[in-house]
Amino acid sequence: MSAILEMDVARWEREGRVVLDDVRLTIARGEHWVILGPNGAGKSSLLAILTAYAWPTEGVVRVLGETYGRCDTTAMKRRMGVVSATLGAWLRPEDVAEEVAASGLYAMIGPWRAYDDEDRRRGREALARLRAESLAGRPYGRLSQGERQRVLIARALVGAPDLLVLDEPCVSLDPVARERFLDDVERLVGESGPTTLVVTHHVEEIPRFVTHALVLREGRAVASGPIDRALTSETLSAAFGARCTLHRESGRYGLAITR
Ligand SMILES: Nc1ncnc2c1ncn2[C@@H]1O[C@H](COP(=O)(O)OP(=O)(O)OP(=O)(O)O)[C@@H](O)[C@H]1O
Repeated sequence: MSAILEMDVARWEREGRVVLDDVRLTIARGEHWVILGPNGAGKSSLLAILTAYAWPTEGVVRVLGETYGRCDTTAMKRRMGVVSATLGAWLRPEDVAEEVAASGLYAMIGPWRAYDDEDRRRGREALARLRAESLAGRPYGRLSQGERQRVLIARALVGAPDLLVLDEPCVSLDPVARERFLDDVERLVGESGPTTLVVTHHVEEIPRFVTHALVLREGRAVASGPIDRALTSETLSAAFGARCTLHRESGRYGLAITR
């Protein structure tokens, strides 16, 4: 299997602090990963490096066969679909849902030119795959959180990416909206099959198709590898610094914490 992603972050320092220390991640085509860890573990920092918004102080990042620092990262970003609250906050609230969805074709936040009819058609098509065509014509800024998440995933998938990155995708979703969102993600990943990387604090948000896990604590890997080995009560207890009991039922996870 060829590697979609190879990250070897020997060290990433910010303001004199080591934020990531010897974190390695190799994702082969066909694998789907979750990065899990408590607040401050380094998940967002790792994602910033992966999406070429930050550079490791020491290390190498290769995505889709290209080495960062020696390739056009804008072209790379077009091959990645990203869903994140940070990105959501940068979107222009006046753009209608199909325009926001279409902006994923260009890996841009908002247009550098006016959207044309073809962009809007592609955007509507992407919304339809999410069963969200009724959102077309509505300004993004007036949608509910659940509706926005669906527009964001349409945006992430519109360009048929090789890598789909879901950064805390269920944040601010109510329990029913979360389940609906995860159903959509499972169906779409099943249909079009991009390699997927989910970043979360919550085991309940891990979609059934995830095959591997990287568990982080304080910028270091606690465990990494096939999910049955890397995601256990022991590794989660070590990561969260509390006694955790992991449950699995019908492919989904739950966590009980004893204090
Ligand atoms: N630019 C920066 N300058 C200084 N410290 C930083 C910077 N970025 C991150 N850090 C620190 O690095 C650590 C890891 O932060 P990061 O945001 O990557 O963690 P996280 O796992 O995403 O946390 P959360 O789940 O709370 O979002 C934190 O202690 C944070 O304060």
